[in-house]
Amino acid sequence: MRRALLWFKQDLRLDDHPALWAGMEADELIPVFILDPKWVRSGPLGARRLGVHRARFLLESITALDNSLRALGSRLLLLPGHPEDVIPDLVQRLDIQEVLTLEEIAPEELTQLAEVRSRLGHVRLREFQGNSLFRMEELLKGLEQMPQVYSEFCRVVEQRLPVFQPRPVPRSLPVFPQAAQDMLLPMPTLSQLGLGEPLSVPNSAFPFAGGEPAAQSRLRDYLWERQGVRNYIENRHGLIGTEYSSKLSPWLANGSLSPRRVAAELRRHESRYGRNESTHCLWQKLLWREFFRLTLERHGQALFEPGGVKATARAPDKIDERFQQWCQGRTGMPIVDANMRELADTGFMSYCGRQIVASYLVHDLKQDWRHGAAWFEEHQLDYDPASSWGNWAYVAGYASDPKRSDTFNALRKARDLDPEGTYVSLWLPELRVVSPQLRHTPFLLPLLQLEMIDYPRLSKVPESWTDYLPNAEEQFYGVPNEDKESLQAS
Ligand SMILES: Cc1cc2nc3c(=O)[nH]c(=O)nc-3n(C[C@H](O)[C@H](O)[C@H](O)COP(=O)(O)OP(=O)(O)OC[C@H]3O[C@@H](n4cnc5c(N)ncnc54)[C@H](O)[C@@H]3O)c2cc1C
Repeated sequence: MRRALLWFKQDLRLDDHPALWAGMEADELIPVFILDPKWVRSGPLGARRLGVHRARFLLESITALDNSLRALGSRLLLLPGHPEDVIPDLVQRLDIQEVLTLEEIAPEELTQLAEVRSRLGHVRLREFQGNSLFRMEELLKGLEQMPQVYSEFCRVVEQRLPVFQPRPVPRSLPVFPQAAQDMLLPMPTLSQLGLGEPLSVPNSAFPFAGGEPAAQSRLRDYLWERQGVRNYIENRHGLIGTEYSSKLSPWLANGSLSPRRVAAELRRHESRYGRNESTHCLWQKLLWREFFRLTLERHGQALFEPGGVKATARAPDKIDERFQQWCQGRTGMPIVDANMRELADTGFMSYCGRQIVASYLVHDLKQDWRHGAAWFEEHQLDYDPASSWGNWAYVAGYASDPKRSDTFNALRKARDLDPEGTYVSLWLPELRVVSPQLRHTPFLLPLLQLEMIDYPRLSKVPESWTDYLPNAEEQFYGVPNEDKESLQAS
């Protein structure tokens, strides 16, 4: 009799899961997930790995996985501890012959996997590719030969696109043995993890639940029912609501959704309704995710160093009180503060928002970009090491692309993306009393008024903002009557 352990990590699904299919050959299969206590402790850059929103999403995803396994006659064994201790211990106690799991690409996870493997001794640990679009053998070139510039990378992969044929969920599963049943533990609560409960925020751009059924439902909705994908280009610079982009990233990040399933469904949609610029653009976004995965695989730990993969670049490696103001959404620049408060309150932020706040931290406040990335790790529902650090390195100018450094003019972006100030007043209630003409530039208001609404004053207005400041008339009509005299006098 063959008994196998299926170790779930960032792959919390049954659909398109190669390690699960390998487990179908066993007589008995024990699906397991390990809750590592180090995730809720502070990391080397101060922030926790797992903040309250991501933890809520994770627990929902694990519960959904257990429900799906139950429906097929199995269970999810959820255990606390360090995998390098728990997995070898389980293997010994339950007399397991083989451990199956998906491959890892980030340095810490690779080290952990190597440690588990070495402690397993003669018991085999088999890894499968499963969280990328492409399998290594499907790429025309080896990892070292893959282009380091995104546009060239796209050209290479588009020369020979594989047909994505994700494997469906099996109809039944091998037996979950009694010995493992006896070890089942209840799901911990967020409070038991020391995280407290997240507030439910009605304005959230991501009001969705964790888990595979919710992921599949959003994919169906976005591609087939509401077909938001057909207008992706027109809407993608939005900041408010659920429909300005696919919102698939949190499920892709913890593996509740397979990228190959998304690609296969996108192809199916295109063959039924036709390809347009929007459907192609979503495909190219999936390629960004892939590009960053390959970048991480290639450069490993270098991506997490101050100079990123451009090891020679001189990067600021310090933070001061301005970093805390950025984290708390109290820099005095409304578009930055609104995005940072949205992130802290909901765990989500739009792509444009992320570019603006990251650029502001690095290029305007001159703070160490790695601390920004670590803050994102704690708070983002969709945190993924390759996509997060890869994008941060791009904005900071330490990515593999020799030319690119994404510097954004925060005031110009604010005016383009949020002309009426609707977004900033959604997340910064104190600015609702300020007239729309001045909502992006409250630093032009008299100090007294800023103190009354308890909004911080920006210490210095960058020169590059001059062209985007409100004109004299807008300024004049934007301030309340009682303050006009002081403005006229100054
Ligand atoms: C500083 C910074 C940090 C980021 N951190 C992350 C992160 O930790 N995890 C993450 O998934 N994305 C990250 N992104 C990329 C991007 O912001 C999100 O993927 C996107 O906003 C998620 O929303 P969506 O699913 O609606 O995306 P859509 O626009 O609908 O795109 C569809 C999918 O394509 C992928 N994708 C789109 N844009 C990018 C991109 N620039 N890089 C990589 N993949 C992309 C994602 O998987 C996304 O779900 C970051 C961007 C910046 C500027």
